[in-house]
Amino acid sequence: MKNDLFEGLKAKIAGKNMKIVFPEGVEPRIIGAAHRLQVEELITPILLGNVDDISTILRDRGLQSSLFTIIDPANYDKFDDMVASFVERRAGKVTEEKARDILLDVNYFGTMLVYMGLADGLVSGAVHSTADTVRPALQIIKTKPGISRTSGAFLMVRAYGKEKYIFSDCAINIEPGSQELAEIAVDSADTAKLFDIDPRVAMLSFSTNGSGASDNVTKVADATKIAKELRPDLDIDGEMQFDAAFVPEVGRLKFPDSKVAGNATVFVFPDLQSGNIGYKIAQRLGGFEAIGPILQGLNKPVSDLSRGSNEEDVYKLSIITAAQALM
Ligand SMILES: CC(C)(COP(=O)(O)OP(=O)(O)OC[C@H]1O[C@@H](n2cnc3c(N)ncnc32)[C@H](O)[C@@H]1OP(=O)(O)O)[C@@H](O)C(=O)NCCC(=O)NCCS
Ligand SMILES: CC(=O)OP(=O)(O)O
Repeated sequence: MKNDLFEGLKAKIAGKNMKIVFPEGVEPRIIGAAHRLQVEELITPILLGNVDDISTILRDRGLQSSLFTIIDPANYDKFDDMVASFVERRAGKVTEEKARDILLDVNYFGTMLVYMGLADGLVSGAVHSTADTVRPALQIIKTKPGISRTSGAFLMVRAYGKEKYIFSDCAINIEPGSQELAEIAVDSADTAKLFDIDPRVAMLSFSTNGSGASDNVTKVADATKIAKELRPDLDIDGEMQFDAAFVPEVGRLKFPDSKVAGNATVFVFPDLQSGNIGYKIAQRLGGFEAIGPILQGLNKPVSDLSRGSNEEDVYKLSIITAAQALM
């Protein structure tokens, strides 16, 4: 059966020459996905790394290197311009000498290509940790006006896209406060819309509507209030347990007045321990495909793969990244 979800996104980006930079240009999973995306005219990939190394891998796989833009940061002809732009962006935080060193790192280099408008988005993290992948984006791309924190959402898909949910924050904010959690909820609702998911946001906890008491529960209850004030147009409710959020009968029993309980499509976890563990359990035990983390709230799209991702995951996250650039 066809996955309509991705067909819609592909139609949005097809033939638009969206340039996506892949800092991990020597990684076979990246090369395989980039080739497929190029051949299907969905994106124009820019691979970073040593040109000879990448060309050898392409040749070994029977792929033409002339199909790709390959840039080696160590031999980039506009490196001086990039250094100047980086020093200006990080005003007072980096010297020119240090900038020259930092920009040899492929994630910093690729992020600067996006910042300078030479690429529409970036996909990395198949080899690098999340911290190394996203730190350049936090420092250079930064968050949109009115958003203080970026966060990482997963699109969770099962049954060929018939079941689709957003889980967040599964990637970035280790111990968010109530204001941050409220922002994560609002951003996640907006991310849901990208995938035609009607957002009904559950603020998750071990307590439902006051059934448990602790500072952790108060944090989630406060975040719910703030999120509702920030965006009264959205359906957001909490705090609630996962069963109350997901199972209609349990929702009716535990939280009878809630429109979201038993009916949620966006699940906001109280901290990164629960979010990261939660998405991996749904993925590995629940049979969900986990696509992300999709970074929310940044000025331009940067996506961080899980190191456990396969070529298909790279392919799909790249499509999402290109679609985000058109939002
Ligand atoms: C994301 C992460 C790397 C940020 O780390 P950090 O140590 O706070 O980064 P830094 O202190 O170097 O801050 C870098 C910049 O990013 C900003 N920043 C940090 N977190 C941010 C966030 N969530 N949103 C927006 N900006 C953020 C800082 O304000 C700082 O800006 P400045 O240099 O212009 O002042 C860190 O929170 C982290 O490791 N999170 C967990 C990642 C992880 O392991 N996830 C599990 C696997 S997916
Ligand atoms: C999102 C995530 O958990 O990434 P990794 O598996 O690379 O740590």
